[in-house]
Amino acid sequence: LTPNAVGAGGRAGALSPAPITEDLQKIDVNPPKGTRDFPPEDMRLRNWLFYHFREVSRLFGFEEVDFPVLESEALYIRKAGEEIRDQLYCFEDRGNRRVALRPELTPSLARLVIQKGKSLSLPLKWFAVGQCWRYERMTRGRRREHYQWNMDIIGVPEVTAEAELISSIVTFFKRLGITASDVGFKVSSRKVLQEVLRHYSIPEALFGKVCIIIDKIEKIPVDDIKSELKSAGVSEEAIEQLLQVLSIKSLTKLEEILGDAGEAVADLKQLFSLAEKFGYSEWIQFDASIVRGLAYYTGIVFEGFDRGGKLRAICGGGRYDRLLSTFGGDDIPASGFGFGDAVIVELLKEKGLLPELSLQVENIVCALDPGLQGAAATVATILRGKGQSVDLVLENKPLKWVFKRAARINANRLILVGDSEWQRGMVGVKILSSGEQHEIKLDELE
Ligand SMILES: OCc1cccc(Br)n1
Repeated sequence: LTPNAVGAGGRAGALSPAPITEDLQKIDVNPPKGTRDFPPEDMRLRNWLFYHFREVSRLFGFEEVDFPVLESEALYIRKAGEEIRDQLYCFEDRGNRRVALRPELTPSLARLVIQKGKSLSLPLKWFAVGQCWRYERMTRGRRREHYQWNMDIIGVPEVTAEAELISSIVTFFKRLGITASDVGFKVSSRKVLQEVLRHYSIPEALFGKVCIIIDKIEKIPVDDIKSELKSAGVSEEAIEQLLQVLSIKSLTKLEEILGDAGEAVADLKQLFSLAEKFGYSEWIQFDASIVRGLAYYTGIVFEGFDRGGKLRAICGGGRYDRLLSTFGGDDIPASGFGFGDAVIVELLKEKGLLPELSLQVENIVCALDPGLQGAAATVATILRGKGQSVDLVLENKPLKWVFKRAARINANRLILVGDSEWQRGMVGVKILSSGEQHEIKLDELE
């Protein structure tokens, strides 16, 4: 490329790479604002966390799926005023298509289910672990990306799906040493809101928007909630009733208000009964104020919270029976959750539950002189062929350096390839924990 050349798009700008200038100035070696690098020690923790995500998914019989990080912006354009829309990391690509970095995984899952259509046999139990993005003004210094573990059950209308999903998260917490004293789940149903709105003949079309406004109940003053509801077209009487219902924390009280004929109370009663059978009753509590911030939920909603009250929601999910039809597909009942990789790490740190994860290599192999580098490569290959990890010393280094590196990588054994031993088909082995050393025939090495 000649100096000051520009990318294929002609003029330099958002759609084309910046021009290459003569003086290659020092680049910023930090990752873009709001994003993270994962150097080895952080990557070990991430892999450990994802291992448990995947192990729990396997225990529950779920299959892994994945989708592009880049999706059509249309997947996320919902009119309910969600934060996720306001923070969409979207742009126009060189083909003038409106695209976005996915802010969540559920719409991609819905898209794939519709795409696969009748070839799929229901129910589907799919999980994914994927990076999700938002473009938030860095004023709050919050992250712009995180990894989410999602589990979704497609094709089960019963509350057994939500009970199973919550059980999977409880299983995950228990594997990490987190107990019901550390975290809980606030559970409700959007059918509670639906029944109140219907009672006041509030149009169904307002349902999503009302939910998004009410989801802010802990974040903005109640007067702002009231004025937003009023501007959305909800009557003052309905607003008062809504706020009264949202303060209910007991199913019995809810039944007194709504009666026992509606689906909301029936669903919640079934969920709490199933929770007992799954053995996680102590983990869940009814809280009518839980609505979650995504417009497409239609039934049970839940969120994991830390009982210390210091952290943001750990995870959240619920039933979304009509998401597929908003994409033009047939409606298939569905339920799922998202679990981010950041808040859980803050919780583990706070509880002293972060695992000790260090690099572990079984062998370090070193030639005792440059002429034996090939022999050392042969030894390394034999060990690797037997499934043993080997750090092969690739340069002519003094033994002091080799021992230091062996300690840093936590090697169990030092294999020394020396001339006299090699001539006799042997290598030297030093067990680094005990210091014990011996010679061994190459073909007996394992
Ligand atoms: O939890 C909402 C969300 C979505 C995408 C990226 C990040 Br960070 N957070």
